[in-house]
Amino acid sequence: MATAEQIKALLKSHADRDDQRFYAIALQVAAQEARQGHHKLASEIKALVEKSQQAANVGPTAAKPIPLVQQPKGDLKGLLELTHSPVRSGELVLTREVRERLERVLLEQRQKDRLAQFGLFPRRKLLFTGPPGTGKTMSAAVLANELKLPLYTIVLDNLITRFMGETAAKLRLIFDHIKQTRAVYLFDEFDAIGTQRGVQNDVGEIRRVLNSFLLFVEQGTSESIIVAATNHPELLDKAIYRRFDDIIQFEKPGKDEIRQLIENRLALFNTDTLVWDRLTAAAEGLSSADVTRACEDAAKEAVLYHETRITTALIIKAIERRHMKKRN
Ligand SMILES: Nc1ncnc2c1ncn2[C@@H]1O[C@H](COP(=O)(O)OP(=O)(O)OP(=O)(O)O)[C@@H](O)[C@H]1O
Repeated sequence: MATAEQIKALLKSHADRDDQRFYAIALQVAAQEARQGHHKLASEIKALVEKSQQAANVGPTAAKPIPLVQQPKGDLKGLLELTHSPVRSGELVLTREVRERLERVLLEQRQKDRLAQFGLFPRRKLLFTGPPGTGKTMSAAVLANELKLPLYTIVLDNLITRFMGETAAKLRLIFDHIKQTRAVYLFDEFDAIGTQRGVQNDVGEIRRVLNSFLLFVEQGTSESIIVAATNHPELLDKAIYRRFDDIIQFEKPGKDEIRQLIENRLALFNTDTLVWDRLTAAAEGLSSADVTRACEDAAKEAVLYHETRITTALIIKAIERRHMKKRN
C-alpha cells in the first residue's frame, strides 16, 4: 500500500500540476508493490501510468516543454497578447463530436513529423464557431497546453481601429511572428474582420484586412496553429470557410454536458442528494459558462450560509438568476 507520505506527495504534485513528479511517485509505489510480491498490482499501476502519460503527452516521448516566451514588444505590443491559462482537457466539457475533432487536431500535431515523412501536414488552421460561453477560447487554451505551446491572442480591436490605414502591415507583423514562433494563435471575435465583404456599412479598411488575412492564411507554411473564433458564423464571408483545415461547431450543453459541468464545478461538495433531472431541465438553454457561474454562485452561498451543504434548490435558484440575467 502507498504510504501516507506518498499520497501527500501525489496530491502536492497534482496541485502543482507537476506531471513528471506525479508519475514518478506513482511508479515508486508500483516498484514498492513489486518488491512486496504484489506483481499484478504493480503492473496495473505501471500500465495506468503509461496510458495516462500517452494521453497527456508527458512521457519519455513528450513534446518539448513550453519555451520561455515573453509578451511581444515593439510594434507587436498591444496586437498580440501572451495568455497564460493552463487549462487541462479534463476541465473541458464538450459533446463527443467536438471532443473527437479536437483530439484529432492534437493527434495530428503530435505526429506531425511522421505525417511529414509521407508528405502530409497536420491540421493547423481551425475555425471555431458557436454561441458565447461554449468553450471556444478554453479549447484554444487546451490545445496550447496539451501541445506545450504558448498561446497568443490577437487583439482585433487594436488591429482594426488603432492602426487605421496600416492594418495590412500590422497583420504581416503578426503573421511573421506566427512563422517564427510556433504557438497557438487565437483570433477571437474573428467576425470583426471576417464579415461578408458585400454587407452594408462595410468599411473599406476591414475589407482590406480580411483580404490580407485570407492571403496570409493561404500562403502560410508555419508550424503554428491558427484558431479563429466567432459567435456569428452567419456573418462570415463564404470565401473564409475553405481556407480552414477544420471547422468545429461548439454548442450549448445538453443534459449530459450540464450534469458533467455541475459535477466538475462542485467536485468539492457532496452531490449525492442532487436531483439531476430537475437540475438539467432547469439549466437547459444556458451556455456552459452560465452553468459554471451558477454553480459558483450556489457554491459560495452554500459555504457562506449553509456550511458546505449544497442542495438542488440552491443550484436551481442560481440557475434561474442566470436565466433572468440573460433576459434582462
Ligand atoms: N465547454 C466548456 N467546458 C467547461 N467550461 C466551460 C466550457 N465553456 C465555457 N466554460 C466556462 O466558461 C468560461 C468562458 O468560456 P470561453 O471563454 O471558453 O467561451 P467562448 O465560447 O470562447 O465564449 P466567447 O465566444 O464569448 O468568447 C470558461 O473559462 C469556463 O469557465
